[in-house]
Amino acid sequence: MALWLMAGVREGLGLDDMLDSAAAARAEGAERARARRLATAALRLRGRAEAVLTPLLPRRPRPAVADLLVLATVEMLGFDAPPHGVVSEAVALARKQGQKGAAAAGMVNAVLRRAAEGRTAWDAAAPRRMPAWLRGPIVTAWGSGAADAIEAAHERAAPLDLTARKPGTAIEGTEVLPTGSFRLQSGAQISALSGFSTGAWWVQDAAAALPALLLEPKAGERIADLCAAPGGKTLQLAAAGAEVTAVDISAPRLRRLAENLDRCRLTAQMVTADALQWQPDGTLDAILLDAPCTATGTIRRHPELPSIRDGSGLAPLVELQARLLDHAIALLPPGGRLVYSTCSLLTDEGEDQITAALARHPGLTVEQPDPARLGIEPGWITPEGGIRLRPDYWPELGGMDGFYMARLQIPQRPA
Ligand SMILES: C[S@@+](CC[C@H](N)C(=O)[O-])C[C@H]1O[C@@H](n2cnc3c(N)ncnc32)[C@H](O)[C@@H]1O
Repeated sequence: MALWLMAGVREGLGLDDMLDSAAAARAEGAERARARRLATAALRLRGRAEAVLTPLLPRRPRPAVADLLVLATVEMLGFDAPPHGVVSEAVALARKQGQKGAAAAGMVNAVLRRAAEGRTAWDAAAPRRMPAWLRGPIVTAWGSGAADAIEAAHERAAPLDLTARKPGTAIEGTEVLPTGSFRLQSGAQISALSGFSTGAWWVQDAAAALPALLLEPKAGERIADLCAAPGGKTLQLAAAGAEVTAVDISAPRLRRLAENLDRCRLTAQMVTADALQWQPDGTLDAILLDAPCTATGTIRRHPELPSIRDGSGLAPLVELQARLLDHAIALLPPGGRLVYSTCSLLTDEGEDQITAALARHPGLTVEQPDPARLGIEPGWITPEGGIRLRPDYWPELGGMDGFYMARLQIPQRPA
């Protein structure tokens, strides 16, 4: 099944979409989980596996055979699986790939036996490079050292972070992060953790939990979450006692939000709508706009992303984000506050959006974040007053997703 996932990625499909498909539903849950674990590791560590394999290959193998070699090498050198079993399984899988696969079985056997000895090349290899459309802007923004550090962070599996419904309540078996999120280092079965059935917490990367903290929701406030599903931030706003309207264009994604609210015994009004067309019933106090983006900050969790995107989706997203920002600003009364966020590593979708919005809207201001209140490093605050988070931050704690956020204040009307 891991091979099937890797073949799908070659065709441009995302791992989650494939794993949610009817074809994957026929497999047992444990088989799906193992396939996901293997395929994500193979995509993360492909650069190292290829550094081991390339000198051993007489010619470039067919893509399906190349995937098989990479998977087996990652199992042997990334997971320290005993080579004998891995090689036999890979040879059997090659034989199942029709005539051409059967013809390659001998080569797979010979190459993998040698690859098992390739620890030195594996350890010496550089992490997989991001594609030029992503690495280029990152180097321009923060330098090549930052791009290298981000690539190194992309090789490591993301830990599991939880947000507690009641901030400050302890969650068994976790460590508390400086921002107040809870972190589990080893992969655990989520539904088996204590507090799952009572909705005491939900899964949310520590970086993804910060935009709602930055907004500072208060009990009784009327807050719109304009791109809300699947709802981690809606849950935070509702848990703070705000009267939340969760708007999203996708009905299936809003159904997931409804399930999450239900499990956590929280409430929000849900609206399936294009946020650009949506109007509130009355006056809002605040808006959270977690805009659709390239999601390049989540490559640790979605290592297929650099392979299935080519950067061509960026320009329409940047235009949509600007229109959503303008609409959100127009929906708020004087003094209202707006948090804009994206899980992107590209400044086009973060810092530059806010700089451009400030130029378009005279009087609009960015409210300076308080690092002590948020548990963030002062150095993460950007010149225009936003917060830049990167996967290479908190290396000793296990990293975080890439994110950008800024809190804007709508100007008071002149008297
Ligand atoms: C980054 S995700 C939001 C994640 C969410 N805030 C959370 O914390 O779980 C972006 C969301 O924007 C929604 N979306 C995209 N275009 C939209 C639009 N024009 N109006 C409303 N929602 C939109 C997508 O369906 C997607 O659920």
